[in-house]
Amino acid sequence: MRTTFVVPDDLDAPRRGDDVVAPGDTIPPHNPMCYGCGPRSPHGLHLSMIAGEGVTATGELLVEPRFEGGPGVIHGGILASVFDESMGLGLMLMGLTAVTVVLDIDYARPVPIGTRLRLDARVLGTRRRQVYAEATATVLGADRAAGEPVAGAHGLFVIVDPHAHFGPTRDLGQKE
Ligand SMILES: CCCCCCCC(=O)SCCNC(=O)CCNC(=O)[C@H](O)C(C)(C)COP(=O)(O)OP(=O)(O)OC[C@H]1O[C@@H](n2cnc3c(N)ncnc32)[C@H](O)[C@@H]1OP(=O)(O)O
Repeated sequence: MRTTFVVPDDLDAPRRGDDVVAPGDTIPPHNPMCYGCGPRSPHGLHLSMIAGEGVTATGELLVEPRFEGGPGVIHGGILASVFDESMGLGLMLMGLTAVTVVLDIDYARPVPIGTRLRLDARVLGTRRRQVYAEATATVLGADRAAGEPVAGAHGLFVIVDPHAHFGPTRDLGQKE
């Protein structure tokens, strides 16, 4: 993947939280109405990620017709949302809440509607409140073999106190 995003070389190693789901288990959505991962979001992506070893996560996404941008291919903003959410869910394995401050996407290849993507997200490390993560999207063949990555992402997240951060806006959220 090509990128101008700079990952510092002095990051602290990411630490998995003590009270988080085991490898192989689904990472719970952080908000049932979230556009990315919420199962009750009416028009959302309904993305689900499985915890891997360490601070890693994997998932799959079928590129549905409703995700179309240019004729026959996924919209770049949808793919950015997919990466944002897949990295965000992955870093929940650290047992903390963090929000995106920088999102960098490498759209390496067009992604046709009907493609099934495999997503791999990984936290690279931390620096004070900053959490650096990366993710890739790979096309899954009919035999479920993964091909070359078609897109990649880097994200910089900042750890927040969820009560303080979402407190002022919580009542604006959609009701289930
Ligand atoms: C809940 C789980 C969700 C998971 C998936 C979905 C993720 C999302 O899409 S979140 C939605 C989009 N993101 C947002 O709305 C965030 C909006 N931004 C904010 O609210 C604020 O910038 C906030 C709270 C993150 C940080 O503000 P504040 O608490 O004042 O901290 P601040 O001192 O500015 O920054 C903290 C650190 O991050 C760094 N930082 C903040 N923004 C940036 C940036 N854009 N680039 C680089 N570094 C940054 C600062 O330099 C600082 O670093 P250091 O610790 O070295 O001093």
